Amino acid sequence: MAHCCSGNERDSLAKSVTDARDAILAASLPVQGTENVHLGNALGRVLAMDIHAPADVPAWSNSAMDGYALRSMDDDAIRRIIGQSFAGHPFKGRVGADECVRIMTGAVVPEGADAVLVQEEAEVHADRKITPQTVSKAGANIRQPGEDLQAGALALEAGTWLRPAQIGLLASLGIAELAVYRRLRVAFISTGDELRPLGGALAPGQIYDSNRYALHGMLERLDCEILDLGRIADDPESIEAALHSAATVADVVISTGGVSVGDADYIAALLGRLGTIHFWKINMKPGRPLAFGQLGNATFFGLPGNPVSAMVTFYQFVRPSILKRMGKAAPWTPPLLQLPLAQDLQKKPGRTDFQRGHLLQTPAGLQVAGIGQQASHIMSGMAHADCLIILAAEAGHAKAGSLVDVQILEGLV
Ligand SMILES: Nc1nc2c(c(=O)[nH]1)N[C@H]1C(S)=C(S)[C@@H](COP(=O)(O)OP(=O)(O)OC[C@H]3O[C@@H](n4cnc5c(N)ncnc54)[C@H](O)[C@@H]3O)O[C@H]1N2
Ligand code: MOO
Repeated sequence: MAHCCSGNERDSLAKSVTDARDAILAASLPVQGTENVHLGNALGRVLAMDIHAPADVPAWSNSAMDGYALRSMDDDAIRRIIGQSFAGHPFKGRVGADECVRIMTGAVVPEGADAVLVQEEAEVHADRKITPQTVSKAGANIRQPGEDLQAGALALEAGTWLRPAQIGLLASLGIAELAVYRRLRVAFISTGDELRPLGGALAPGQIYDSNRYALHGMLERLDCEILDLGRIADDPESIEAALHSAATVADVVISTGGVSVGDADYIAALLGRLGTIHFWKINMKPGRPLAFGQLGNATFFGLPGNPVSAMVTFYQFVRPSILKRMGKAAPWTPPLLQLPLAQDLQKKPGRTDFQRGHLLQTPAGLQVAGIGQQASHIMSGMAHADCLIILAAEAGHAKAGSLVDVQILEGLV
């Protein structure tokens, strides 16, 4: 059956990007198993419990600056220095009238004091006295107990993906062990007679199995337990055996290649026979052929073989599905920015386009431009891109200056 119409990008059998993502997310159920891990090993995991602050943070009122702890009611009177309070070494006495305590940032504010005068505003005399150059208000330069979190307050909710800031917050609460969802087991295979391992020479028609490394990298970023089941030849029996063993060990099975309509493309037919095929075409470019379905207990994604298509479809569909299955709370898709185009972009109406782009810092503000060639085998474009420019299915060429949707590929965390 002809599935696409030459000269026309539309394909009546293809799902829209939004419908496909909605269907994939609806079928992606969070894992149930949890385990206890030490905080030092929790980066990238998803919290399986609410975390409440066991005590006020900060626990004591402490100084935000290096200076002198004093009573605000004594205005600009000369103060006698009666002691010192260093971080970890509090002053034990009490600050009285016309007295002060030398204090360092983070040190406990001594009893009796209600303000800290920064040292730049103090004239220091040889007889251990200071003259304030300003009058301090009550509370000045003091960090109050519970200002960050009060004892019992919800610090992080179950479903939080633990990145460095969350790890830092949990450490500030003194939490050493915590319950996280178990890691998702993701198996993948590359299919294709032309694929060769790295290192050896290539015979005519052969290529290196680059998808395997890109896929491995994308899965590693999601902290999955990765099961690399190798390169499988374009032979239905070998692919069937590989899919079968993958589905018995993994929560998610991913293949690349062999998903289109060629005579050596077996994935969609095999999925239909071995499991359930939900759909296998999406109205997008790159990445039209993408088989999604169920293989035993595993969710199955048959990604297209073209390397850019495999990465773009992973980011649009597999990553959101994995994040949801890992137990992460919504959102599962990155935010969309609207940015002005720096140059015209070519596009045929019919499919949602995910063009590789780069961000430009201009005097007029942030703009975005396409990266050269946009064909789905041009990996250098993907490697130089820092964002995807998303153009709606029905849209044609996009003019410089028009606003376009942009997904940033790299994040700080
Ligand atoms: N008659 C039609 N032909 C094609 C259609 C179509 O609708 N009708 N769709 C095209 C589109 S769009 C794509 S995308 C590809 C997807 O094809 P497959 O998923 O079946 O992938 P293959 O044919 O196996 O390979 C495509 C391409 O990618 C290279 N490849 C495959 N695996 C790897 C790997 N692991 N590492 C690096 N490169 C890989 C392969 O050598 C091919 O060049 O189908 C179009 N055809
Ligand atoms: O969708 Mo294919 O990925 O255009 O080459």
